[in-house]
Amino acid sequence: MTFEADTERVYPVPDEPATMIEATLCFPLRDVGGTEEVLLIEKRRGLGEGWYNGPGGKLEGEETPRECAVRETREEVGLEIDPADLEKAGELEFRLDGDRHTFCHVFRTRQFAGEPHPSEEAYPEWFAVDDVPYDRMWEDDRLWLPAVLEGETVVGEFRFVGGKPLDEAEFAGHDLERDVDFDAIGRSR
Ligand SMILES: Nc1ncnc2c1[nH]c(=O)n2[C@H]1C[C@H](O)[C@@H](COP(=O)(O)OP(=O)(O)OP(=O)(O)O)O1
Repeated sequence: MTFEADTERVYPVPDEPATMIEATLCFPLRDVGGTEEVLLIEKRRGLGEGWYNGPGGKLEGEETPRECAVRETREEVGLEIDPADLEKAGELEFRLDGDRHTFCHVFRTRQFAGEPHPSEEAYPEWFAVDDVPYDRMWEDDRLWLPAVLEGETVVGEFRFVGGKPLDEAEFAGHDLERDVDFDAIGRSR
C-alpha cells in the first residue's frame, strides 16, 4: 500500500485503480422544522442490496469523485447537485481478506434541486439523523456515518474477511481518524 504523509498523519492513497474499485457516497441533508434529516436509499440491486446507504456508486471513465457523486445521485434518486456544493466529508477504504477492495469518497450537501424519486437501483427515504436505521446498513456505517452527519470529517479503514462478495463477508476490524482537513492535504476533489 502507498501512504501519503503530511507532518503528523498518514493517509492511504487510491493508487491501484486497476485492482481496486473507486466509489462515492453522497449524503443530502435538510432541516425540516428544526429536525435534521438525511436522504438515504434502500438499495434495490447489486452490492448491499436490501440495505440502506447514501446514493453513490463506482467512478466511470475519467470522472472525478465529485462528478461521480453528482451523477450517481441524479441517476439513483433524481436530485440535481452542483459539484461545487458537495462538501468532502470522508475517505473510506474497505479491505477484503487483506486486499484493498474499494476506496470510497464521502460527500455531504445541503444544496440540491428537485424531489427524490425511486429508480430501478434505489428507493429514497428521508430519516432524522438521530433515527438512522443502522441495523439495516453496512456494519461499518455506524462507526463513521454519525460523525459525517454531525459535520465532521473522517478517514477510515474497514476490514472484512471471508471471501467475495464483500456484502457477505464478515466485518473484522477498523481504524478511524476524525477531523481530517481534506483541503489542507489537497484531497477535497
Ligand atoms: N462497507 C461499506 N460500507 C458502506 N458503503 C459501502 C461499503 N462497501 C461499499 O462498496 N460501499 C458503497 C460504495 C458504493 O457507493 C456502493 C457500491 O457501489 P455499487 O452500487 O456497486 O456501484 P454502482 O456503480 O452503483 O453499481 P452498478 O450501477 O455498476 O451496478 O456501496
